[in-house]
Amino acid sequence: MEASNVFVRWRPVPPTQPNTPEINKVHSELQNSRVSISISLPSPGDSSWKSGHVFNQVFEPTDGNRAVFDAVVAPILPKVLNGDSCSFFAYGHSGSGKSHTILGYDFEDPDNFGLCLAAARYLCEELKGFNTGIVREGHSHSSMSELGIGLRMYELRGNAAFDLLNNHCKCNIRQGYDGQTHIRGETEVLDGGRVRVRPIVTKACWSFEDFRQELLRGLQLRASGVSTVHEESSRTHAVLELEIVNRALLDAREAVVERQSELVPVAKRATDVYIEEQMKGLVRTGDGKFVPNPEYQIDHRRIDEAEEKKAEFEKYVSDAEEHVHCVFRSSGQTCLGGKLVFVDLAGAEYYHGSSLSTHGSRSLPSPQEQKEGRQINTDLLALKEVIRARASKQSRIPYRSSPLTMVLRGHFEATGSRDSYSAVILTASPAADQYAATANTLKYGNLVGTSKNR
Ligand SMILES: Nc1ncnc2c1ncn2[C@@H]1O[C@H](COP(=O)(O)OP(=O)(O)OP(=O)(O)O)[C@@H](O)[C@H]1O
Repeated sequence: MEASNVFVRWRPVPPTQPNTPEINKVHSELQNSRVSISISLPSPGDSSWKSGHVFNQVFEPTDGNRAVFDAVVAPILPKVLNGDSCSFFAYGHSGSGKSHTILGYDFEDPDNFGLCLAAARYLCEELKGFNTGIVREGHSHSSMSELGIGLRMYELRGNAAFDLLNNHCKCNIRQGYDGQTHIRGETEVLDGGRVRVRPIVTKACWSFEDFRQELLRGLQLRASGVSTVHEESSRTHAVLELEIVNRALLDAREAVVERQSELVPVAKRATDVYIEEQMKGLVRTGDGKFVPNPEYQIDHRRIDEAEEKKAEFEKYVSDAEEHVHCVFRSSGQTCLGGKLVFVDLAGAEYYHGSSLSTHGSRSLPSPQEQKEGRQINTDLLALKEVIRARASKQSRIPYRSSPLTMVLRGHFEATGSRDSYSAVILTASPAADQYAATANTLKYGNLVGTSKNR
């Protein structure tokens, strides 16, 4: 059976707190390619805890972002170039290094890039090679076939997503008829009654520089969207999706959105005509009952015409959807549609009554914060269950338990012959005053890494 992938990254003690006492942490030898961790407080007799043999690898405080990328993400990128979907989650308490790991704070020095930027750099180099091949083989529409990275960035708060590449626009999370989850952005009412519901924005990046600029723009929006960044950023899940795309695929998807917008007024008219005819075909009697109107013959031809028009427009939508599949089939590039997802998870809420756990001086959470905290806990438990259910190959995967797992379903579920991979990176602080939070993080990772049937 496949085990869940869980890595641990110890951050260094902040240079501003050089004399902070540290947690005792011991890592075992490899057992079934996994290590266990024991932690205890520096003063003897105080709390201690030991995990199972569940962690793939442990990174020391001296290991930089490059070491984490080389060991955790780089070996998986060939899968993305094979069209697979790979997800990486960073989980840890506030200040433990989630953003440092996923996004990074240095956007110039490749050794310090966060995992997302380092992965984009690698993919852009590889795609350059593919694109040279496309031009050399003389594809008639090489500008439509040129491969790049489509970037989507959003934050999840409660039941909604907020688009970081589209002005922090609030988006709804809905399950479609196809069972897939869709994140729907702005609803635009256009001329002729057309209603366009755009999906979350995908920014096409045709070079690494494009990607870096879009990422920075999205991050700025995240930072400026809140007043106390540190508190806020740990209360939302930030999701970054990188998909290998070409112009033909983006245009084909755009056409689906347009055809759907054209269907709206035609479908509405079919419903209106039907209701109108049914109403005309009834009269109200003196005692308030509705009975067939002997003076009106329902115009079935009118209803049928409206239905036929609706069927015609539904066909345009299904043709447009089919064209998307056709772009994949005819591209000849297995990497097209390959996805890489990075999630900076919100830290679990673990306030209990008056116990403030690691936040020390922080005041008790407001009712709104408590509500958000409960949602975050639900999301994190649901994510753990999904990862475990997938690792133990259960027939029913509980995706619908939370908005987070609904949103990530498409990335977990492989389509056709495609495959998926996921890993959790636990970020932890060795500072003794963070012991409760660190133990909480490692316990979560221990649960994720312990498959039920193992
Ligand atoms: N492994 C590390 N090496 C060096 N510095 C680190 C490391 N991890 C974190 N830091 C530094 O600690 C500070 C806080 O880290 P970071 O912002 O990544 O925390 P976080 O877990 O994302 O917090 P929050 O959930 O509150 O957003 C940053 O200045 C970051 O550069």
